[in-house]
Amino acid sequence: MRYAHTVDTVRGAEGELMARLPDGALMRRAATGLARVCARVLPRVYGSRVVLLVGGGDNGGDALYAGSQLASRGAAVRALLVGSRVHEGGLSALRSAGGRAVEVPRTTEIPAGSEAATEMAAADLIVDGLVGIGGTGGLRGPHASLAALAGATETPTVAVDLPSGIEADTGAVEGTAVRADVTVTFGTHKPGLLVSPGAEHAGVVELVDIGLAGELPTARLESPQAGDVDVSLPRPGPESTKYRRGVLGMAVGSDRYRGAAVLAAGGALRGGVGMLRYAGHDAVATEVLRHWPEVVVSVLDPEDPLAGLPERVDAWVVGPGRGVDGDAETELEAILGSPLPVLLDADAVTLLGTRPRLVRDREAPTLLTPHAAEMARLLPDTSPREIEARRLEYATRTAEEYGCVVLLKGSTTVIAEPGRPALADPNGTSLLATAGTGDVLSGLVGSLLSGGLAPREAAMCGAYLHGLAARLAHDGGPISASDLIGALPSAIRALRTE
Ligand SMILES: NC(=O)C1=CN([C@@H]2O[C@H](COP(=O)(O)OP(=O)(O)OC[C@H]3O[C@@H](n4cnc5c(N)ncnc54)[C@H](OP(=O)(O)O)[C@@H]3O)[C@@H](O)[C@H]2O)[C@@H](O)CC1
Ligand SMILES: Nc1ncnc2c1ncn2[C@@H]1O[C@H](COP(=O)(O)OP(=O)(O)O)[C@@H](O)[C@H]1O
Ligand SMILES: [K+]
Repeated sequence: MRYAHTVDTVRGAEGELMARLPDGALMRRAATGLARVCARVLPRVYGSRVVLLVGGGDNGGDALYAGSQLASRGAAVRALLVGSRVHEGGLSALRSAGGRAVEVPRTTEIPAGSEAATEMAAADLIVDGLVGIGGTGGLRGPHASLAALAGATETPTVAVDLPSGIEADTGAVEGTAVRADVTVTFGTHKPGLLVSPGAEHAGVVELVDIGLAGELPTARLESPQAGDVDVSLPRPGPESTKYRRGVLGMAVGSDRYRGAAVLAAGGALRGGVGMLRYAGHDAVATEVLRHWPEVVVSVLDPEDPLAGLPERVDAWVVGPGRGVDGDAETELEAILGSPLPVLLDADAVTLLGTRPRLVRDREAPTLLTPHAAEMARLLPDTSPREIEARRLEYATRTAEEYGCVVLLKGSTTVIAEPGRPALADPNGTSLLATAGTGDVLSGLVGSLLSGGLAPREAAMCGAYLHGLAARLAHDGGPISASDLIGALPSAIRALRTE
């Protein structure tokens, strides 16, 4: 697991630790770790040209001290100072090691042909020490201008603690932000490094241990790794039967949207369900059987939507392609009336927006898997764009308002449960941005729910395997939702070698 803590928590832990250490010890540890990574990014340190972007706080101080270490190993280091002040200790260390510093004019626009821009383009490495966890709001003035100019070069960029311009606690990006190839973060990850859009600016994230771990409380956010998924995933043992492995009920698809049913069924079957009981009208049920003869089908009577719903199941998946008419609503209400774990996706989420009490009053485990537009239907006065800009915040808010687990789909899949650290899936890939992949996810996560995983863990494992399957199915060209189903067994196998 990767753990991420908020700025307030980091500051608190830092205070405790600093009280026991000599002055400047933490910054020395941070700068040494930073310099080590910079030296690895450079083809060789001696003779290379390094440009430091230096803001007025300790983030700039880290850059200056790391720069001084590179300078003493023979790099030509140039610091561009943009703050209204500068970390004096860092600056004198850089100068003593032979590095040079120039004040950048504090004008808002630094022109493309300026000396600073030319230096950045000609450098072997840019080190972004403009702002770290002390940043507030979008980048201002010359900071924004330097970040944009750095982004216009091909020069490899290492961000100090976090790319300047991303909000540490949320991953939100207002205006210009640095795009790093590598981010060297100190003590613990920051949520903004793991959640898009911030995560897309961070590149490869390297954690430098500065001794903070012992002071840190529970994380705000966790990001699972292959081993976490591997130990959670239910697997058959000698005493397994199809019933003990878990029976999943599925109220998905309709005569109009048959593909949703076929795809969700595929996700469940390749996710390792013991038995899949599918319920639907004749035409869609026939289609499911044609693709997957192993499914046990209940054909529903259009005149009496509840009569044929299977009873002996361990969990339910409801919603994708099911419709939002009166029958769909009656069915959703009946399924939510059971004491079983239920996953609501797509149309079921839309219906919930008009009947929030169906979940708010429910005691049994409930998991919602909306994309941003569906989530916006659950939160009046919120737009999909706002949700995409602050995924962690909105997933958490929805989980709290509905009293259940929420998996928010999209560029970074975020999972939230009241009272528990949120989860950010590390495997997201835009290969998944194609119709039907969400249907596969609902079946896959449903199979894990029926296998006995709690909703948060089922969502975590499902999202991880979903992204991994997309990567494994990808051989250079596009993939479709059906390819994803085929790659799920390889993804499960790959967990042990990842
Ligand atoms: N915590 C730890 O454990 C450790 C922390 N360490 C390091 O300390 C860093 C935190 O340092 P910090 O507190 O000095 O703040 P920092 O990020 O440099 O930013 C403040 C400066 O930025 C400016 N500024 C702010 N917003 C801005 C904007 N939007 N646009 C433009 N400017 C903006 C602000 O200017 P002002 O608002 O004052 O004019 C001020 O000058 C942390 O990230 C890590 O690198 C390690 O050394 C050791 C362990
Ligand atoms: N840009 C993206 N990056 C990563 N994953 C994405 C992206 N866009 C979509 N996805 C993933 O693809 C799936 C799409 O689900 P959904 O929108 O419900 O599609 P559908 O309803 O067509 O099945 C989700 O798992 C989502 O997280
Ligand atoms: K930075």
